[in-house]
Amino acid sequence: MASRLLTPAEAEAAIRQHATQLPAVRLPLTELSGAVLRESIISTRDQPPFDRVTMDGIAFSFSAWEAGRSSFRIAGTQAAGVAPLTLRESSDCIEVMTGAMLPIGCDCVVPVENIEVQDGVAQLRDDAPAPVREFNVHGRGIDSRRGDLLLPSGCRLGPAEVAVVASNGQTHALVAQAPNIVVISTGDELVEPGRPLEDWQISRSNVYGVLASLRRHGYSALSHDHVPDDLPTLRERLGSHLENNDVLILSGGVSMGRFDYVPQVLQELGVRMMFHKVAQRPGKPLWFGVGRDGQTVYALPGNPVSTLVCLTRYVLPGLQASQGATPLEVETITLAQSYEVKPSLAVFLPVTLTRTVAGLCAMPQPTRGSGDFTSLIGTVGFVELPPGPRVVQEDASLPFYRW
Ligand SMILES: Nc1nc2c(c(=O)[nH]1)N[C@H]1C(S)=C(S)[C@@H](COP(=O)(O)OP(=O)(O)OC[C@H]3O[C@@H](n4cnc5c(N)ncnc54)[C@H](O)[C@@H]3O)O[C@H]1N2
Ligand code: MOO
Ligand SMILES: [Mg+2]
Repeated sequence: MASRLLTPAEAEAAIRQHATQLPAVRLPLTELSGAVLRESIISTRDQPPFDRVTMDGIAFSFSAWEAGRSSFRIAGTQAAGVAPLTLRESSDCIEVMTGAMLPIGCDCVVPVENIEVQDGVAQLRDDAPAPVREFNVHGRGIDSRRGDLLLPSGCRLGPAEVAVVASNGQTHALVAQAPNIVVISTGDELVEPGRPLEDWQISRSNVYGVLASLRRHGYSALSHDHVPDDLPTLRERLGSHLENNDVLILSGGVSMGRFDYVPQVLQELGVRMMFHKVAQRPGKPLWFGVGRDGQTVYALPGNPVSTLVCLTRYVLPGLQASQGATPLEVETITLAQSYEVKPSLAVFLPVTLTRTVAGLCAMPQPTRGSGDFTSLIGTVGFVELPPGPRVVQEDASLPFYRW
């Protein structure tokens, strides 16, 4: 009996559930970009750790100004990176630099633009804004306190997060190990780009598109291979790739053709199938499984649009799940014009971005089928349309996946 196909959401959930967790490793600050944190980062200090001067100028006691004083003798210079001076007289001020610790006894900073200095005395300009207490001071601990959770486990480390780890005084952080990924094309019609082609052959393009996406998303432990549609060769080569990699991404050989051997060979090699086929166009024959030693295996349909769509919709989230990343909110976008969905399958529709009165919207760029990858040129990704038949109206808000 034919069972109901999974929806894209169900397929994604199955991948997230079964994608094997990669081990954690301690990496230095310079290698953290794009990694997924596998420990919580707890603040070791208040942030800022001291009352930090935010303008180059003079610091003085606000109560002296409040009592009517507008000129101050400059009693010293407080640079950044040195212990604080102490203001001895309320009629004095201390010249201060941005990033310096606020001198003891001062609670107010006026920038140099708002003073005039003559004979060692700083006079506040008449046209300057009136100072207030804590003026131009970034107070100790107002951003975060010692003991606060700065970054939770599962957080992706972008530039701001890496800077936060460094500011916490850490040289390393515990993150998910980068997966070793092999991208494998299958098919007797495929020839390495640059080699001579017979009329019935085509260049092996999918692998290079997949590698470009993986690099764009921060994966660098990558290799690739090509295997012909031959059972013994497939068994031998896929067996060896399973031994040497955490993740296998295959393209082609997963549909109904006589030479579509990939699902059969993977199962012979002990890769447990989690699902085969998803109610979607393109990419219906998508196959996903988990190897004996936890290798995650994504066998993508070979048609080039299907390969890139399935990579983006399923493999990228699966890789993030393997790293232990907290799932991201899916972006949504409004369609710039209505679109008719004919099949009773979810449809992934490539789009460009266009500005309309409603803001930035997605302009449909339908392909002439899943073999037509030249129509993808210039697209930014695709939207996911619900199964038809139906007309999706132009103001519909839709899940949006970027390449
Ligand atoms: N009788 C049926 N036939 C097909 C069905 C079906 O349900 N019943 N599904 C169709 C769908 S949908 C897709 S998608 C494809 C999937 O095919 P495979 O995953 O088996 O891939 P291949 O047969 O090996 O190749 C399909 C197509 O893609 C080209 N290709 C493959 N690899 C590459 C590559 N690395 N670079 C460039 N192009 C590649 C290949 O030459 C074929 O033209 O099956 C449909 N058939
Ligand atoms: O669904 Mo297939 O991916 O159209 O060619
Ligand atoms: Mg096929």
